Amino acid sequence: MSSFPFILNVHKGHHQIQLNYNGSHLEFDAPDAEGPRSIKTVEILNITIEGDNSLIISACTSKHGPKKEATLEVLEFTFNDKAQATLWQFNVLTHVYKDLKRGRHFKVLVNPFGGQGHAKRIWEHTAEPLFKAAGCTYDLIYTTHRYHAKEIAKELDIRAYDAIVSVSGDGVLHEVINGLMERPDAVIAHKLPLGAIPGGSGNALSFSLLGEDNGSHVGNAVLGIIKGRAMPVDLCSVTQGNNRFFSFVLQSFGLIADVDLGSEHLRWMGEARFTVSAVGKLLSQATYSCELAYIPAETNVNKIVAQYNEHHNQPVVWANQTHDELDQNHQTITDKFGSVTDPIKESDPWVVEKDQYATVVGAKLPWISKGTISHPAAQPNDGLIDLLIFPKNMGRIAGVQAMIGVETGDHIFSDKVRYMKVKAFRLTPEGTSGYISMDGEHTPYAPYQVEAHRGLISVLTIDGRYARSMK
Ligand SMILES: Nc1ncnc2c1ncn2[C@@H]1O[C@H](COP(=O)(O)OP(=O)(O)OP(=O)(O)O)[C@@H](O)[C@H]1O
Repeated sequence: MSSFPFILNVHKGHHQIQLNYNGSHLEFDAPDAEGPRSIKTVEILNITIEGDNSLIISACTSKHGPKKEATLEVLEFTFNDKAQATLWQFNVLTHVYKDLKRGRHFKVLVNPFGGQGHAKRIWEHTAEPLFKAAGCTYDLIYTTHRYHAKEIAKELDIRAYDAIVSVSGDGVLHEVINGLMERPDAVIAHKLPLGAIPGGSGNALSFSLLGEDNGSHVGNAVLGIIKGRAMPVDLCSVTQGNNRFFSFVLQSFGLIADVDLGSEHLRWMGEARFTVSAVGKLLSQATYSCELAYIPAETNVNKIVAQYNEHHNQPVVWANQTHDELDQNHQTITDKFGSVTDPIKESDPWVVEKDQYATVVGAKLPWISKGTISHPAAQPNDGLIDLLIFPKNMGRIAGVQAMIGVETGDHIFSDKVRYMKVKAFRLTPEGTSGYISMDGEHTPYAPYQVEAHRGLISVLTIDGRYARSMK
Protein backbone atom coordinates (compact mmCIF):
# COMPACT_ATOMS: atom_id res chain seq x y z
CA MET A 1 0.00 0.00 0.00
CA SER A 2 1.21 3.53 -0.70
CA SER A 3 2.14 5.72 2.25
CA PHE A 4 0.30 8.52 4.01
CA PRO A 5 -1.07 10.99 3.30
CA PHE A 6 -3.62 9.69 0.80
CA ILE A 7 -4.67 12.73 -1.18
CA LEU A 8 -7.53 13.15 -3.61
CA ASN A 9 -8.57 16.33 -5.39
CA VAL A 10 -12.32 16.64 -5.63
CA HIS A 11 -14.97 19.28 -6.20
CA LYS A 12 -17.91 20.48 -4.15
CA GLY A 13 -19.95 22.61 -6.54
CA HIS A 14 -17.43 25.08 -8.02
CA HIS A 15 -14.97 24.71 -5.15
CA GLN A 16 -11.89 22.60 -5.53
CA ILE A 17 -11.12 20.63 -2.35
CA GLN A 18 -8.27 18.43 -1.32
CA LEU A 19 -9.21 15.35 0.73
CA ASN A 20 -6.23 14.47 2.88
CA TYR A 21 -6.27 11.22 4.84
CA ASN A 22 -3.25 11.07 7.15
CA GLY A 23 -3.85 7.74 8.91
CA SER A 24 -5.63 9.19 11.91
CA HIS A 25 -7.95 11.80 10.36
CA LEU A 26 -9.56 12.79 7.10
CA GLU A 27 -8.96 16.52 6.68
CA PHE A 28 -10.33 19.00 4.17
CA ASP A 29 -11.49 22.58 3.91
CA ALA A 30 -15.26 22.76 3.83
CA PRO A 31 -16.38 25.29 1.24
CA ASP A 32 -19.08 26.80 3.42
CA ALA A 33 -18.69 28.71 6.67
CA GLU A 34 -17.64 25.56 8.51
CA GLY A 35 -13.93 26.02 7.77
CA PRO A 36 -11.43 23.18 8.12
CA ARG A 37 -12.95 19.77 8.87
CA SER A 38 -11.28 16.86 10.57
CA ILE A 39 -12.98 13.46 10.76
CA LYS A 40 -11.37 10.77 12.88
CA THR A 41 -10.56 7.38 11.35
CA VAL A 42 -12.92 5.67 13.79
CA GLU A 43 -15.78 7.91 12.65
CA ILE A 44 -15.51 6.96 8.97
CA LEU A 45 -18.13 4.33 8.11
CA ASN A 46 -17.86 3.99 4.37
CA ILE A 47 -16.71 5.51 1.10
CA THR A 48 -18.60 4.72 -2.07
CA ILE A 49 -18.29 5.73 -5.67
CA GLU A 50 -21.46 6.30 -7.62
CA GLY A 51 -21.62 6.71 -11.36
CA ASP A 52 -18.59 8.16 -13.13
CA ASN A 53 -17.78 11.10 -10.91
CA SER A 54 -19.40 10.96 -7.50
CA LEU A 55 -17.65 10.16 -4.21
CA ILE A 56 -19.73 9.68 -1.08
CA ILE A 57 -18.20 9.57 2.38
CA SER A 58 -20.42 8.38 5.25
CA ALA A 59 -19.31 9.12 8.77
CA CYS A 60 -20.70 9.13 12.28
CA THR A 61 -19.48 12.39 13.77
CA SER A 62 -20.01 14.55 16.83
CA LYS A 63 -19.92 17.78 14.87
CA HIS A 64 -20.81 20.01 17.78
CA GLY A 65 -18.32 18.73 20.34
CA PRO A 66 -17.47 15.48 22.09
CA LYS A 67 -20.41 15.74 24.52
CA LYS A 68 -22.97 15.94 21.70
CA GLU A 69 -24.47 12.87 20.06
CA ALA A 70 -22.63 11.43 17.09
CA THR A 71 -24.88 11.43 14.03
CA LEU A 72 -24.75 10.25 10.44
CA GLU A 73 -23.03 12.69 8.12
CA VAL A 74 -22.99 12.08 4.37
CA LEU A 75 -20.51 14.13 2.34
CA GLU A 76 -20.73 14.20 -1.44
CA PHE A 77 -18.00 15.30 -3.79
CA THR A 78 -17.29 14.98 -7.47
CA PHE A 79 -14.03 13.93 -9.08
CA ASN A 80 -12.51 13.95 -12.54
CA ASP A 81 -10.33 10.87 -12.43
CA LYS A 82 -12.23 7.70 -11.52
CA ALA A 83 -9.14 5.49 -11.35
CA GLN A 84 -7.51 7.87 -8.87
CA ALA A 85 -10.70 8.12 -6.79
CA THR A 86 -11.05 4.33 -6.71
CA LEU A 87 -7.47 3.89 -5.56
CA TRP A 88 -7.96 6.54 -2.85
CA GLN A 89 -11.19 4.88 -1.72
CA PHE A 90 -9.44 1.49 -1.52
CA ASN A 91 -6.45 2.84 0.40
CA VAL A 92 -8.52 4.78 2.94
CA LEU A 93 -11.07 2.03 3.55
CA THR A 94 -8.35 -0.60 3.92
CA HIS A 95 -6.82 1.50 6.67
CA VAL A 96 -10.12 2.50 8.27
CA TYR A 97 -11.09 -1.18 8.62
CA LYS A 98 -7.62 -2.51 9.43
CA ASP A 99 -8.10 -5.58 11.69
CA LEU A 100 -11.89 -5.09 11.57
CA LYS A 101 -14.52 -6.82 9.49
CA ARG A 102 -16.23 -4.44 7.08
CA GLY A 103 -19.97 -4.91 6.64
CA ARG A 104 -20.74 -6.90 9.78
CA HIS A 105 -23.91 -8.95 9.99
CA PHE A 106 -26.04 -8.59 13.13
CA LYS A 107 -29.00 -10.13 14.85
CA VAL A 108 -30.91 -7.07 16.06
CA LEU A 109 -33.52 -7.27 18.82
CA VAL A 110 -35.72 -4.23 19.42
CA ASN A 111 -38.01 -4.07 22.44
CA PRO A 112 -40.83 -1.89 21.09
CA PHE A 113 -41.94 -1.09 24.64
CA GLY A 114 -38.46 -0.31 25.99
CA GLY A 115 -37.65 3.16 27.26
CA GLN A 116 -41.25 4.37 27.40
CA GLY A 117 -41.78 3.08 23.88
CA HIS A 118 -38.95 4.97 22.17
CA ALA A 119 -36.84 1.97 21.09
CA LYS A 120 -38.62 1.50 17.72
CA ARG A 121 -38.10 5.13 16.78
CA ILE A 122 -34.46 4.94 17.97
CA TRP A 123 -33.88 1.99 15.66
CA GLU A 124 -35.63 3.45 12.63
CA HIS A 125 -34.43 7.04 12.87
CA THR A 126 -30.87 6.71 14.12
CA ALA A 127 -29.49 3.19 14.34
CA GLU A 128 -30.70 1.62 11.08
CA PRO A 129 -29.47 4.47 8.81
CA LEU A 130 -26.00 4.22 10.37
CA PHE A 131 -25.83 0.44 9.87
CA LYS A 132 -26.97 0.84 6.26
CA ALA A 133 -24.48 3.61 5.59
CA ALA A 134 -21.68 1.39 6.91
CA GLY A 135 -22.74 -1.49 4.65
CA CYS A 136 -23.78 -3.65 7.62
CA THR A 137 -26.64 -6.10 7.30
CA TYR A 138 -29.01 -7.46 9.92
CA ASP A 139 -31.94 -9.68 10.77
CA LEU A 140 -34.34 -7.63 12.83
CA ILE A 141 -36.84 -8.89 15.37
CA TYR A 142 -39.20 -6.80 17.47
CA THR A 143 -39.60 -8.68 20.74
CA THR A 144 -43.24 -9.52 21.32
CA HIS A 145 -43.22 -10.80 24.88
CA ARG A 146 -41.19 -11.21 28.04
CA TYR A 147 -38.43 -13.86 27.59
CA HIS A 148 -38.70 -13.58 23.80
CA ALA A 149 -35.09 -12.35 23.65
CA LYS A 150 -33.99 -15.32 25.74
CA GLU A 151 -35.81 -17.76 23.44
CA ILE A 152 -34.13 -16.17 20.41
CA ALA A 153 -30.66 -16.35 21.97
CA LYS A 154 -31.20 -20.00 22.87
CA GLU A 155 -32.12 -20.96 19.31
CA LEU A 156 -29.93 -18.58 17.33
CA ASP A 157 -27.64 -19.80 14.58
CA ILE A 158 -24.70 -18.10 16.25
CA ARG A 159 -22.28 -18.76 13.40
CA ALA A 160 -24.41 -16.64 11.10
CA TYR A 161 -23.80 -13.38 12.99
CA ASP A 162 -20.97 -11.13 14.07
CA ALA A 163 -22.90 -9.95 17.17
CA ILE A 164 -26.29 -9.78 18.83
CA VAL A 165 -27.41 -6.17 19.10
CA SER A 166 -30.19 -5.05 21.38
CA VAL A 167 -32.11 -1.79 21.16
CA SER A 168 -33.50 -1.91 24.65
CA GLY A 169 -32.58 -1.52 28.27
CA ASP A 170 -30.55 -3.96 30.32
CA GLY A 171 -33.53 -6.32 30.74
CA VAL A 172 -33.35 -7.64 27.18
CA LEU A 173 -29.56 -8.04 27.38
CA HIS A 174 -29.99 -9.98 30.62
CA GLU A 175 -32.30 -12.35 28.74
CA VAL A 176 -29.92 -12.66 25.77
CA ILE A 177 -27.00 -13.53 28.04
CA ASN A 178 -29.02 -16.12 29.94
CA GLY A 179 -30.30 -17.59 26.69
CA LEU A 180 -26.72 -17.97 25.40
CA MET A 181 -25.49 -19.48 28.66
CA GLU A 182 -28.29 -22.06 28.76
CA ARG A 183 -27.44 -23.49 25.36
CA PRO A 184 -25.83 -26.91 25.19
CA ASP A 185 -23.10 -25.23 23.10
CA ALA A 186 -22.55 -22.37 25.57
CA VAL A 187 -18.85 -23.12 25.16
CA ILE A 188 -19.08 -21.52 21.71
CA ALA A 189 -22.15 -19.32 22.08
CA HIS A 190 -20.77 -17.17 24.86
CA LYS A 191 -18.14 -15.91 22.46
CA LEU A 192 -20.69 -14.15 20.27
CA PRO A 193 -20.18 -10.45 21.10
CA LEU A 194 -23.03 -8.26 22.29
CA GLY A 195 -23.85 -4.75 21.17
CA ALA A 196 -25.92 -2.40 23.32
CA ILE A 197 -28.00 0.45 21.87
CA PRO A 198 -29.66 2.42 24.69
CA GLY A 199 -33.41 2.03 24.31
CA GLY A 200 -34.67 1.27 27.81
CA SER A 201 -35.11 3.21 30.98
CA GLY A 202 -32.06 1.60 32.59
CA ASN A 203 -29.12 1.51 30.20
CA ALA A 204 -26.35 0.58 32.61
CA LEU A 205 -24.15 -1.07 29.99
CA SER A 206 -24.37 1.87 27.57
CA PHE A 207 -23.51 4.39 30.30
CA SER A 208 -20.65 2.22 31.52
CA LEU A 209 -19.25 1.94 27.99
CA LEU A 210 -19.81 5.52 26.87
CA GLY A 211 -19.86 7.52 30.11
CA GLU A 212 -22.22 10.05 31.63
CA ASP A 213 -22.28 12.45 28.65
CA ASN A 214 -22.68 9.88 25.87
CA GLY A 215 -24.40 6.93 27.57
CA SER A 216 -27.79 7.74 26.09
CA HIS A 217 -26.41 8.69 22.67
CA VAL A 218 -27.59 6.17 20.12
CA GLY A 219 -25.14 7.28 17.40
CA ASN A 220 -22.14 6.76 19.69
CA ALA A 221 -23.41 3.31 20.68
CA VAL A 222 -23.94 2.28 17.05
CA LEU A 223 -20.46 3.50 16.11
CA GLY A 224 -19.07 1.20 18.82
CA ILE A 225 -20.95 -1.73 17.30
CA ILE A 226 -19.85 -1.04 13.73
CA LYS A 227 -16.23 -0.14 14.50
CA GLY A 228 -15.62 -1.66 17.94
CA ARG A 229 -13.89 -4.86 18.96
CA ALA A 230 -14.95 -7.51 21.45
CA MET A 231 -13.97 -6.65 25.01
CA PRO A 232 -14.03 -9.54 27.50
CA VAL A 233 -16.59 -8.92 30.25
CA ASP A 234 -17.09 -10.83 33.49
CA LEU A 235 -20.38 -12.50 34.24
CA CYS A 236 -21.77 -13.35 37.66
CA SER A 237 -23.44 -16.67 38.23
CA VAL A 238 -26.24 -16.47 40.78
CA THR A 239 -27.68 -19.43 42.64
CA GLN A 240 -30.97 -19.12 44.47
CA GLY A 241 -32.79 -22.22 45.71
CA ASN A 242 -32.19 -24.75 42.97
CA ASN A 243 -32.08 -22.08 40.26
CA ARG A 244 -28.96 -20.80 38.61
CA PHE A 245 -28.78 -17.85 36.26
CA PHE A 246 -26.39 -15.11 35.20
CA SER A 247 -26.22 -11.42 36.06
CA PHE A 248 -24.12 -8.79 34.30
CA VAL A 249 -25.28 -5.56 35.99
CA LEU A 250 -26.12 -5.77 39.68
CA GLN A 251 -27.58 -7.85 42.44
CA SER A 252 -29.30 -5.69 45.02
CA PHE A 253 -30.90 -6.09 48.42
CA GLY A 254 -32.49 -3.44 50.61
CA LEU A 255 -32.88 0.17 49.57
CA ILE A 256 -31.51 -0.08 46.01
CA ALA A 257 -33.71 -3.12 45.26
CA ASP A 258 -36.72 -1.29 46.72
CA VAL A 259 -35.96 1.70 44.53
CA ASP A 260 -35.44 -0.44 41.47
CA LEU A 261 -38.52 -2.60 41.84
CA GLY A 262 -40.73 -0.71 44.26
CA SER A 263 -40.89 2.65 42.50
CA GLU A 264 -42.93 1.58 39.46
CA HIS A 265 -45.58 4.14 40.45
CA LEU A 266 -42.98 6.87 39.83
CA ARG A 267 -42.18 5.59 36.32
CA TRP A 268 -43.57 8.82 34.81
CA MET A 269 -40.55 10.62 36.30
CA GLY A 270 -38.14 8.75 34.00
CA GLU A 271 -34.58 8.54 35.29
CA ALA A 272 -35.28 10.90 38.24
CA ARG A 273 -37.41 8.24 39.89
CA PHE A 274 -34.32 6.40 41.16
CA THR A 275 -32.90 9.43 42.99
CA VAL A 276 -36.23 10.70 44.29
CA SER A 277 -37.21 7.29 45.59
CA ALA A 278 -33.76 6.57 47.11
CA VAL A 279 -33.63 9.87 49.01
CA GLY A 280 -37.14 9.18 50.35
CA LYS A 281 -36.06 5.75 51.60
CA LEU A 282 -32.87 7.09 53.17
CA LEU A 283 -34.81 9.76 55.04
CA SER A 284 -37.12 7.09 56.42
CA GLN A 285 -33.95 5.24 57.62
CA ALA A 286 -35.33 1.85 56.63
CA THR A 287 -32.98 -1.06 57.35
CA TYR A 288 -33.03 -4.69 56.28
CA SER A 289 -31.67 -7.66 58.25
CA CYS A 290 -29.59 -10.38 56.68
CA GLU A 291 -26.58 -12.58 57.02
CA LEU A 292 -23.86 -11.53 54.62
CA ALA A 293 -20.93 -13.79 53.75
CA TYR A 294 -18.22 -12.79 51.30
CA ILE A 295 -14.77 -13.79 50.09
CA PRO A 296 -12.77 -10.57 50.11
CA ALA A 297 -10.23 -9.72 47.44
CA GLU A 298 -9.61 -6.11 48.54
CA THR A 299 -11.39 -4.13 51.27
CA ASN A 300 -9.23 -0.99 51.33
CA VAL A 301 -10.82 1.73 49.19
CA ASN A 302 -7.54 3.54 48.56
CA LYS A 303 -5.98 0.34 47.23
CA ILE A 304 -9.07 -0.29 45.10
CA VAL A 305 -8.69 3.19 43.61
CA ALA A 306 -4.97 2.62 42.99
CA GLN A 307 -5.79 -0.66 41.18
CA TYR A 308 -8.45 1.15 39.15
CA ASN A 309 -5.94 3.79 38.04
CA GLU A 310 -3.39 1.13 37.20
CA HIS A 311 -5.96 -0.71 35.07
CA HIS A 312 -6.63 2.49 33.12
CA ASN A 313 -2.91 2.83 32.40
CA GLN A 314 -2.53 -0.75 31.16
CA PRO A 315 -2.91 -1.58 27.47
CA VAL A 316 -6.36 -2.82 26.49
CA VAL A 317 -6.85 -6.59 26.18
CA TRP A 318 -9.37 -7.85 23.61
CA ALA A 319 -11.48 -10.99 23.79
CA ASN A 320 -9.45 -12.88 21.19
CA GLN A 321 -6.31 -12.30 23.25
CA THR A 322 -7.59 -14.01 26.42
CA HIS A 323 -8.12 -17.57 27.54
CA ASP A 324 -11.66 -18.04 28.78
CA GLU A 325 -12.99 -20.31 31.48
CA LEU A 326 -14.86 -22.42 29.00
CA ASP A 327 -12.88 -24.59 26.69
CA GLN A 328 -13.15 -27.98 25.16
CA ASN A 329 -12.22 -29.59 28.49
CA HIS A 330 -14.66 -27.58 30.62
CA GLN A 331 -17.94 -27.44 28.79
CA THR A 332 -19.90 -26.10 31.72
CA ILE A 333 -19.12 -23.25 34.04
CA THR A 334 -18.66 -24.54 37.54
CA ASP A 335 -18.95 -22.31 40.57
CA LYS A 336 -15.71 -22.59 42.47
CA PHE A 337 -17.38 -21.58 45.72
CA GLY A 338 -20.37 -23.86 45.36
CA SER A 339 -24.03 -22.96 45.38
CA VAL A 340 -26.22 -21.17 47.90
CA THR A 341 -27.61 -24.51 49.07
CA ASP A 342 -24.15 -25.87 49.96
CA PRO A 343 -22.72 -25.25 53.41
CA ILE A 344 -19.99 -22.62 53.30
CA LYS A 345 -16.65 -24.40 52.86
CA GLU A 346 -14.27 -23.74 55.72
CA SER A 347 -11.32 -24.06 53.39
CA ASP A 348 -12.47 -20.91 51.53
CA PRO A 349 -11.73 -17.58 53.24
CA TRP A 350 -15.36 -16.50 53.81
CA VAL A 351 -16.09 -13.58 56.14
CA VAL A 352 -19.53 -13.89 57.72
CA GLU A 353 -21.51 -11.12 59.42
CA LYS A 354 -25.09 -10.74 60.53
CA ASP A 355 -26.57 -7.27 60.83
CA GLN A 356 -29.05 -4.74 59.54
CA TYR A 357 -28.14 -2.78 56.43
CA ALA A 358 -29.67 0.04 54.42
CA THR A 359 -28.54 -1.75 51.26
CA VAL A 360 -26.11 -4.40 50.00
CA VAL A 361 -25.39 -4.25 46.27
CA GLY A 362 -22.99 -6.30 44.20
CA ALA A 363 -22.24 -5.03 40.68
CA LYS A 364 -20.07 -5.53 37.62
CA LEU A 365 -20.80 -2.14 36.01
CA PRO A 366 -19.84 1.32 37.30
CA TRP A 367 -23.03 3.07 36.14
CA ILE A 368 -26.45 1.65 36.93
CA SER A 369 -28.24 4.48 35.16
CA LYS A 370 -27.66 8.08 34.14
CA GLY A 371 -26.27 10.04 37.09
CA THR A 372 -25.89 6.90 39.22
CA ILE A 373 -22.28 5.71 39.48
CA SER A 374 -22.92 3.31 42.32
CA HIS A 375 -19.84 1.10 41.75
CA PRO A 376 -17.23 3.47 40.32
CA ALA A 377 -14.31 1.03 40.60
CA ALA A 378 -16.07 -1.76 38.68
CA GLN A 379 -13.91 -3.14 35.88
CA PRO A 380 -14.97 -5.23 32.91
CA ASN A 381 -12.67 -8.18 33.49
CA ASP A 382 -10.95 -8.19 36.87
CA GLY A 383 -12.86 -11.35 37.82
CA LEU A 384 -14.24 -9.61 40.93
CA ILE A 385 -17.57 -8.25 42.14
CA ASP A 386 -17.71 -4.72 43.56
CA LEU A 387 -19.76 -4.85 46.76
CA LEU A 388 -21.32 -1.66 48.10
CA ILE A 389 -22.81 -1.59 51.60
CA PHE A 390 -24.75 1.19 53.25
CA PRO A 391 -24.86 0.10 56.92
CA LYS A 392 -27.64 0.75 59.43
CA ASN A 393 -27.49 3.94 61.50
CA MET A 394 -25.93 6.02 58.73
CA GLY A 395 -28.00 8.94 59.86
CA ARG A 396 -30.22 10.98 57.58
CA ILE A 397 -27.63 13.60 56.65
CA ALA A 398 -24.84 11.10 55.91
CA GLY A 399 -27.34 8.94 54.04
CA VAL A 400 -28.47 11.76 51.79
CA GLN A 401 -24.85 12.91 51.33
CA ALA A 402 -23.90 9.38 50.26
CA MET A 403 -26.80 9.32 47.82
CA ILE A 404 -25.65 12.63 46.34
CA GLY A 405 -22.14 11.13 46.16
CA VAL A 406 -23.52 8.31 44.01
CA GLU A 407 -23.98 10.84 41.20
CA THR A 408 -20.18 11.11 40.88
CA GLY A 409 -19.03 7.93 42.61
CA ASP A 410 -17.62 9.94 45.54
CA HIS A 411 -19.78 8.06 48.07
CA ILE A 412 -17.21 5.27 48.29
CA PHE A 413 -14.88 7.67 50.13
CA SER A 414 -17.44 8.32 52.88
CA ASP A 415 -16.45 6.71 56.18
CA LYS A 416 -20.07 5.62 56.59
CA VAL A 417 -20.03 3.54 53.40
CA ARG A 418 -18.27 0.21 52.80
CA TYR A 419 -16.95 -0.67 49.37
CA MET A 420 -14.92 -3.75 48.56
CA LYS A 421 -13.89 -6.19 45.86
CA VAL A 422 -15.02 -9.75 46.49
CA LYS A 423 -14.74 -13.05 44.66
CA ALA A 424 -18.17 -14.21 45.77
CA PHE A 425 -20.86 -13.29 48.27
CA ARG A 426 -23.88 -14.94 49.83
CA LEU A 427 -26.82 -13.02 51.25
CA THR A 428 -29.43 -14.65 53.45
CA PRO A 429 -32.31 -12.26 54.12
CA GLU A 430 -34.25 -12.39 57.36
CA GLY A 431 -38.01 -12.20 57.26
CA THR A 432 -40.18 -13.27 54.39
CA SER A 433 -40.98 -10.18 52.36
CA GLY A 434 -38.93 -7.55 50.61
CA TYR A 435 -37.22 -6.95 47.30
CA ILE A 436 -34.24 -8.60 45.71
CA SER A 437 -33.31 -7.39 42.25
CA MET A 438 -31.00 -9.10 39.75
CA ASP A 439 -30.22 -6.83 36.80
CA GLY A 440 -33.56 -5.12 37.49
CA GLU A 441 -35.45 -8.44 37.54
CA HIS A 442 -37.58 -9.23 40.56
CA THR A 443 -36.33 -12.46 42.18
CA PRO A 444 -37.67 -14.28 45.26
CA TYR A 445 -36.89 -12.94 48.73
CA ALA A 446 -34.65 -15.89 49.48
CA PRO A 447 -30.92 -16.55 50.03
CA TYR A 448 -28.68 -16.09 47.00
CA GLN A 449 -25.02 -16.54 46.19
CA VAL A 450 -23.09 -14.65 43.54
CA GLU A 451 -19.73 -15.57 42.01
CA ALA A 452 -17.79 -13.71 39.32
CA HIS A 453 -16.55 -15.57 36.24
CA ARG A 454 -13.84 -13.77 34.37
CA GLY A 455 -14.38 -12.65 30.79
CA LEU A 456 -17.22 -15.02 30.07
CA ILE A 457 -18.99 -12.77 27.58
CA SER A 458 -17.82 -9.98 25.31
CA VAL A 459 -19.17 -6.60 24.36
CA LEU A 460 -18.36 -4.47 21.32
CA THR A 461 -16.55 -1.27 22.20
CA ILE A 462 -14.07 1.13 20.68
CA ASP A 463 -12.21 1.98 23.90
CA GLY A 464 -11.78 -1.56 25.26
CA ARG A 465 -12.62 -0.51 28.81
CA TYR A 466 -15.40 1.22 30.69
CA ALA A 467 -15.59 5.00 30.57
CA ARG A 468 -13.59 6.66 33.31
CA SER A 469 -15.84 6.75 36.36
CA MET A 470 -13.33 8.15 38.85
CA LYS A 471 -11.13 11.22 38.48
N1 LIG B 1 -43.01 -6.94 23.48
C1 LIG B 1 -42.82 -7.03 24.78
N2 LIG B 1 -43.84 -7.01 25.64
C2 LIG B 1 -43.65 -7.08 26.96
N3 LIG B 1 -42.45 -7.17 27.55
C3 LIG B 1 -41.38 -7.19 26.74
C4 LIG B 1 -41.51 -7.12 25.32
N4 LIG B 1 -40.25 -7.14 24.79
C5 LIG B 1 -39.41 -7.26 25.83
N5 LIG B 1 -40.06 -7.26 26.99
C6 LIG B 1 -39.54 -7.31 28.36
O1 LIG B 1 -39.29 -5.98 28.80
C7 LIG B 1 -38.32 -6.01 29.82
C8 LIG B 1 -37.58 -4.69 29.90
O2 LIG B 1 -36.90 -4.53 28.72
P1 LIG B 1 -35.71 -3.51 28.37
O3 LIG B 1 -34.44 -4.13 28.61
O4 LIG B 1 -35.92 -3.03 26.99
O5 LIG B 1 -35.94 -2.23 29.23
P2 LIG B 1 -35.61 -1.81 30.69
O6 LIG B 1 -34.81 -0.58 30.68
O7 LIG B 1 -35.06 -2.97 31.46
O8 LIG B 1 -37.06 -1.47 31.16
P3 LIG B 1 -38.10 -0.42 30.58
O9 LIG B 1 -37.56 0.33 29.45
O10 LIG B 1 -39.30 -1.27 30.25
O11 LIG B 1 -38.30 0.44 31.74
C9 LIG B 1 -37.46 -7.22 29.53
O12 LIG B 1 -37.32 -7.98 30.70
C10 LIG B 1 -38.22 -8.00 28.46
O13 LIG B 1 -38.47 -9.32 28.85
